[in-house]
Amino acid sequence: MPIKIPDSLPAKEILSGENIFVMDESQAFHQDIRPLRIAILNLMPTKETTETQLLRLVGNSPLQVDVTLLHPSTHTSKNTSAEHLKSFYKTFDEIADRRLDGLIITGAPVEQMEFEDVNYWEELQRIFEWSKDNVTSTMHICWAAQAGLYYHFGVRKIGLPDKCFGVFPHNVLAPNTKLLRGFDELFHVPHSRHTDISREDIENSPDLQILAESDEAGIYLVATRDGRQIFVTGHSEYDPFSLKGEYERDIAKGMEIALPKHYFPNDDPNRTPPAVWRAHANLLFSNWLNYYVYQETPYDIGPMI
Ligand SMILES: CC(=O)SCCNC(=O)CCNC(=O)[C@H](O)C(C)(C)COP(=O)(O)OP(=O)(O)OC[C@H]1O[C@@H](n2cnc3c(N)ncnc32)[C@H](O)[C@@H]1OP(=O)(O)O
Ligand SMILES: N[C@@H](CCO)C(=O)O
Repeated sequence: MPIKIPDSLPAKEILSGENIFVMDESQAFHQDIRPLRIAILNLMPTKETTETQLLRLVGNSPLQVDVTLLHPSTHTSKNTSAEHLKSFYKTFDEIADRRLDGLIITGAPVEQMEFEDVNYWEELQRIFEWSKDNVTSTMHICWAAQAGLYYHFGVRKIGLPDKCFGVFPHNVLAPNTKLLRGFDELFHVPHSRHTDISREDIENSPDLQILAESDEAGIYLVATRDGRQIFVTGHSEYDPFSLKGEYERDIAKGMEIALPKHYFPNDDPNRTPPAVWRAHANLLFSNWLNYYVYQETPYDIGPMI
């Protein structure tokens, strides 16, 4: 089933070219089913890239998904044009009186700041609080996972001596969990972060369960026992060349940055890195949309956005 997004969003042409099922608003109007109402709160500076990555995964689903893009109103974006935000994005205040079937909150390059120093922290806390009663399931990615675990459960963020950077093997810890249905016992995920979350704090929170982890990269997937909140510390949504782009960007800036681990063949940055995480990325998002959103959300959730 298709993903429904605005006709002129740049991601539409890219995804259509990849045979990701994208439907015009006009065509979707004639379908006699209720679309799932999903919002993506995009905190990334590279918003168009992230939109495309997440829509690619959300679009690989048998469900019709009505996507609303959100940006924080209390932050002026340097890297995304005001025109793009005006054309395709809403702010939280514009949708706060509605309910959502699902909410995805992205990462952000602010992990080395205190949460309280992030200029949209107050707005984000309001969104976290609102999501508890108004969203069926919220998926938090990378920095948003750290921020959500801190806000909701007081889980501390911990600085790493070296950036966790590469594509790492992961193990399933809770094989019967619906979120991990169809997962291989060993699967790969990219990570790109300077900080980690406190395992001790998570293990001391009775509401939280660690679902998957990596010997090298640490905890990957945490969920509340009711499935209403999912925390993903890695970047399953990344493109094959996202880590290469970050590596080359940091080299160009003269930063000391190690090669992403287990990524370039023979650790040769001139060789093409294979994407070995795509299947599990798709499974993660389709399991979430199916089992945690579609199967759980009420048919009548109130007026449309
Ligand atoms: C841990 C994770 O979640 S990983 C996810 C984050 N990863 C990425 O964003 C990867 C892509 N990003 C990038 O490559 C880089 O951030 C770039 C190239 C876009 C910009 O880099 P720089 O020029 O060094 O930094 P710049 O001064 O533009 O600020 C970068 C971003 O930091 C964030 N930021 C910086 N200071 C603050 C602050 N006080 N409060 C909130 N956000 C802040 C903003 O998102 C800002 O970009 P935006 O205004 O367009 O939203
Ligand atoms: N993924 C991020 C980590 C910093 O937050 C980057 O390298 O841009």
